[in-house]
Amino acid sequence: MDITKEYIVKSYAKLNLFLKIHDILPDEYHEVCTILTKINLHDTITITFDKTQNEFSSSSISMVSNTGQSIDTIQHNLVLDGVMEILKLLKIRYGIRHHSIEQISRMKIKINKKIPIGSGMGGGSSNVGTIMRFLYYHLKNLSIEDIVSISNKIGVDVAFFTHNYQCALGTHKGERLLKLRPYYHYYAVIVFPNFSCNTSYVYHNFSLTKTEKIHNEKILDMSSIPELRRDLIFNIGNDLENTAILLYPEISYILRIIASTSAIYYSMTGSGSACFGLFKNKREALLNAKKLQNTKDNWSIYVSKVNF
Ligand SMILES: C[C@@](CO)(OP(=O)(O)O)[C@H](O)COP(=O)(O)OP(=O)(O)OC[C@H]1O[C@@H](n2ccc(N)nc2=O)[C@H](O)[C@@H]1O
Ligand SMILES: Nc1ncnc2c1ncn2[C@@H]1O[C@H](COP(=O)(O)OP(=O)(O)O)[C@@H](O)[C@H]1O
Repeated sequence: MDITKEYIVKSYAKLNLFLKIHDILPDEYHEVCTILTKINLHDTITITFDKTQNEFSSSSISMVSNTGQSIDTIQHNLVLDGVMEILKLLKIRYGIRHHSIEQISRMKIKINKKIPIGSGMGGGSSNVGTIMRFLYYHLKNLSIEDIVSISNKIGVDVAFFTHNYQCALGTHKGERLLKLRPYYHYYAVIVFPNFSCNTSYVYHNFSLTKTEKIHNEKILDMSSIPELRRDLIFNIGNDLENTAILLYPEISYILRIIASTSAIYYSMTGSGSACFGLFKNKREALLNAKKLQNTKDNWSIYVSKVNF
C-alpha cells in the first residue's frame, strides 16, 4: 500500500434471485441454497492514511449519506470487525512491528452510503468484503484462504463480496460459493420501502414445515446448466418472503404492486425489505420504475442490469 495515496473502491449491492431453505443446522443457522448476483448500485469507499493515527479503531471509520450527512445510527460497523480480524492474524503471523500492521493502523475509511441499510441488498457485507479484498490485493501477505476464513467469521454473505464474483450459487449457510458464468441478462426494478428488516428476526420466525421440499442436488444440477437456470429461479422464489410479510406486512403490498406490472418475475431479496421485479429490457424497466415511484412517496426505486 502507498500511504501517500487516496484509494477509491466501489462496494456493490447484491440481489438474491431465489432463496431456498433446506434445514436447520446444529448451530441453529439455516442450511440454504441461493443465487446471488451483484447489481450496479454501490457504496463508494475512500481509503486514506493519517500519519498521526497510531491505532485503527471505530473512529477510523465514517459513513456518510448521499447528501453528505454523517450516518451515526450504526453502533457497530462490520468493517471494524473485518479489519480487526486481519490485524489479529497479521500480529500472530509477523509480530506487532510488521509494516502491514503499521499501514493498517494509519488507515481512515470513509463509506459513502447508497445501498439502503437492512434492505437485503447486503450493503454491510459488501463493505467489509470489499475492504478485505482491498487489503488482500495491496498487502500481498494474505492468502485468499485467509480472507475467506475471516469473512466467514463476520457474516455468511461476506464471502460473496470477498470473492468478487458477479454471480454465484451459495450453499450450506450461504457462504460456500460456486461461481456462475452469467447466461441471462435482465433489468431489475428494486423497491426499497424505507424500513429495514432484521435478518436474524426473520430467520428466527421462519418455519420449515411451511415450505416445499426440493432436493439440493436438483438445484445444483439445474443451476450448473445455464439454459435451466432461469426456470429454476422463477420456480423457487424466496422462502423467507412469507415470514417477512407476517413481520412487515407492507412487503406484501410492494410485491402485489410489482406483480401488477409487466415484470416477468418478482421476489423479495434476502431477508427483505427490498423487493424487485425483472424486466426484459431497460426501456420497460425505466417505464415501470416511474410507475412504482408514483405509488408511494417514501419508496426508493433503483434500476439495475441483472446478470445470472
Ligand atoms: C438472508 C441473507 C441472504 O443472502 O441476506 P441478507 O438479507 O442479510 O442480506 C443471508 O442469509 C444473511 O446473511 P448475513 O446478513 O451475512 O447473515 P449473518 O450476519 O451471518 O447472520 C445473521 C443472523 O441470521 C441468521 N442466519 C443467517 C444465515 C443463515 N444461513 N441462517 C441463519 O439462521 C442467524 O440467526 C444469524 O445470527
Ligand atoms: N458498513 C455497514 N453498512 C451497512 N450496515 C452495517 C454496516 N456495518 C454494520 N451494519 C449493520 O448491519 C445490519 C445489516 O445491514 P445490511 O448489510 O445493510 O443489510 P442486509 O443484511 O439486510 O442486506 C444493519 O443492522 C446495520 O446496522
